[in-house]
Amino acid sequence: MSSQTRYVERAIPRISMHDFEDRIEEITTQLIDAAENVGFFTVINHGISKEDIEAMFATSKSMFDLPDNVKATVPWNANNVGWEKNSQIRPSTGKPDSKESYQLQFGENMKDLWIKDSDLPGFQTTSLTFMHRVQEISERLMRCFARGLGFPETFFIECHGISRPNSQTTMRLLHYFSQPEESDGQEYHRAGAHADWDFLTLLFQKEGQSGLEICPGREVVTEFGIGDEWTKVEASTEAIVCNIGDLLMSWSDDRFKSTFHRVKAPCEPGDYFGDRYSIAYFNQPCKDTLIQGPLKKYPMVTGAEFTENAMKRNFAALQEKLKTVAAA
Ligand SMILES: O=C(O)CCC(=O)C(=O)O
Ligand SMILES: [Fe+2]
Repeated sequence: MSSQTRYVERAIPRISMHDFEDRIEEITTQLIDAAENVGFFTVINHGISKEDIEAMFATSKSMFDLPDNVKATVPWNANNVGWEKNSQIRPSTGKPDSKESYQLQFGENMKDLWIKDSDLPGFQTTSLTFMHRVQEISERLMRCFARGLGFPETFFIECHGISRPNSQTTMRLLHYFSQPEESDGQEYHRAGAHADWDFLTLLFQKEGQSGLEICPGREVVTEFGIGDEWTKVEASTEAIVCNIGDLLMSWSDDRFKSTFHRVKAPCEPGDYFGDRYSIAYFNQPCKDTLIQGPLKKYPMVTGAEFTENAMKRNFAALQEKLKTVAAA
C-alpha cells in the first residue's frame, strides 16, 4: 500500500530540568538551541514520576474502555473539547485518523463535558491534578522562552493563564486502535502529518508503543508543505517529548521552528501495530491574548484570531487535498 518511508537520523536534544531555579540560564540556552535547530526536544527530570505518568495512562485507558454510548455523552465540539472517534481528517492524508481522543480543558469550555463520576469515579479529579502538574512544567519552559526572546520572564505564563475562564489550554487523551499486521489493502492512519498550532506541545508516550516521527525543515509559519524524510522519535514513558507549535513560531518571528510530525500508519516490518495510548498537552493562548513577535514580522492578532486563522489554513489545505484525492 504505502511506499517505504525514507528515514534520516537526526539527534533529538534531551534536556534535563533538574535544579531548575539554579540552572535556568543553562536550560534556556539548551532550549533555544533546540527550538532554533530542530523544533523537537525531550525533557527529563521534569518532576513527574514514571509511576504518576503510568497512573494517568491507566485512568485514560479506563475511560477509553467505557462503552461508546457513555463516551458519546461528552461529544467533541469546536472549542476543542470532548470525545471523538475516527473523525479527525488531516490535510496531509485526506482520511480520518484511526483513533479516538478526549480533550480536556480547565475553563468554561468544559461545562457539562466531563465524564461523570457515576460513569468513571475520580476521572475529573485525577485528570485535573495531572493537568496542573504538566502546566507547572510548561510554565518553567515558558519562562525560558520568554528570556530567550527578550520578553519579561512571566510574559508567556500570563498569555496562557489557566485560571482565566477563557483559557483554551487542552490536554488530549489519545487511543489509536490496533491494526492488522497482514495488509488488507487499506492504509490506517494514526495521526497524519501535521504541525500543531499551539505554543508548545508536551507529549507523553508509553514505552513500546512507538510510531511518532518528525519531519523538520519548515521555514515560515504560513507555509503548509512538508518534506518526505522522517526521523523516528523513541517512545519512553519518562521523557516528555516537546514540540514547538505555530504560535511560538509566529511569536518568535519564525526563529523557532514548528515541526511537522505524525504517528505513522503501521505498514512495514518493525512498525508497532498494537493499541497505542498517548497524552498530548497543548499550551493555548487565552482568547484575548495579543500575539506579535519582537520584530513584528506578522500583524498583531488575538489568541482567538490566531486559532481561527490556523483552522482556516487547515481547512483550505484539506479542501486542496480532497480535490487531488477526487481527481486521482
Ligand atoms: O499521539 C501522538 O504521539 C502525537 C499526537 C499529536 O501529534 C497530536 O495530537 O497533535
Ligand atoms: Fe501534533
